[in-house]
Amino acid sequence: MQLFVNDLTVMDFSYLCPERGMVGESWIVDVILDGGLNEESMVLDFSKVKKQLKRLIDEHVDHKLLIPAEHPYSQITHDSLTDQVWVDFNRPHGRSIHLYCPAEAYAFIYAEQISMDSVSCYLKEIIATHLPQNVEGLTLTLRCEEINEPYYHYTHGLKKHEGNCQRIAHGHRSRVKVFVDGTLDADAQQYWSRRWRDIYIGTREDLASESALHLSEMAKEKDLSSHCLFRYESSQGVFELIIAETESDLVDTDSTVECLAQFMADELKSVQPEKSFMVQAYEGVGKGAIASA
Ligand SMILES: Nc1nc2c(c(=O)[nH]1)N=C([C@H](O)[C@H](O)COP(=O)(O)OP(=O)(O)OP(=O)(O)O)CN2
Repeated sequence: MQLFVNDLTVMDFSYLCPERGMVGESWIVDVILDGGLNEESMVLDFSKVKKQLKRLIDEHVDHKLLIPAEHPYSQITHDSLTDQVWVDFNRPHGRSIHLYCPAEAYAFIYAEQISMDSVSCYLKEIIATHLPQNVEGLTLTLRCEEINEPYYHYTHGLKKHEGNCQRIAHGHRSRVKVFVDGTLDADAQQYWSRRWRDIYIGTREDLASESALHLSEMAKEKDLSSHCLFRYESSQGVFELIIAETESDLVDTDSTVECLAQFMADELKSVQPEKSFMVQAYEGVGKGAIASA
């Protein structure tokens, strides 16, 4: 017998990619369980599938930065005294990425690349150990939302958030709609989709100097003059990130979706003050904010 639950959850996370850098993603999870019936004549109660499997997925991927631990660019150094972890991702041509964050901010995937296959294998191994005996098989399907309009992939951190959104590198794949004088405007949408393709959106007040950061030995050897250095401390610990300027954008506010929608509307208005702008910015799948200028 097979039991299925579609749209079990959406995983909002970021990952390190040798070519694209830091990529924000939103993957939808569908699940199929194979097994015999239990004493309730069920493969597994839907409420348990929804709560327990969603909890495991949230704990191990959602709002984390996924590291391809077997890629030659990845260097991982754990400080067991503080439970902080340095990650160096040694991309060439001045595009190295360096982090110093609490261990729980990462998921280490033992693969050369982060892909739907490698993440699905990682999650299946974790979930399999939590299933009752009558459940013999598990299929996880990870997929992107189908989007027929412009979108972008961004990574950010919300230092004031009480939950896991405070992690400095988690992200989303988000559609954007822009109305200029009340009409949907393809050019304006394309502009944001290009500007924020695989971007890190940082808050200007979190910029820090090299001397304020816990630089890894690898980062100390680099010329970081064309990188943005971010640092903040929040309830989960110290978060630091170093990423190329060309792969970052700065805002003067927090990077909540409300602030990002307003930022986009204001930027457009500053170029064409005679027009009115309405921006509907998504944060991942099915939610977001609307701002006008
Ligand atoms: N009003 C806002 N609320 C939240 C914002 C925001 O910008 N404006 N942002 C976040 C985080 O960035 C977070 O990444 C949003 O993720 P989400 O998956 O929706 O949050 P949850 O984990 O609570 O939801 P699940 O569906 O359980 O994954 C948070 N809030």
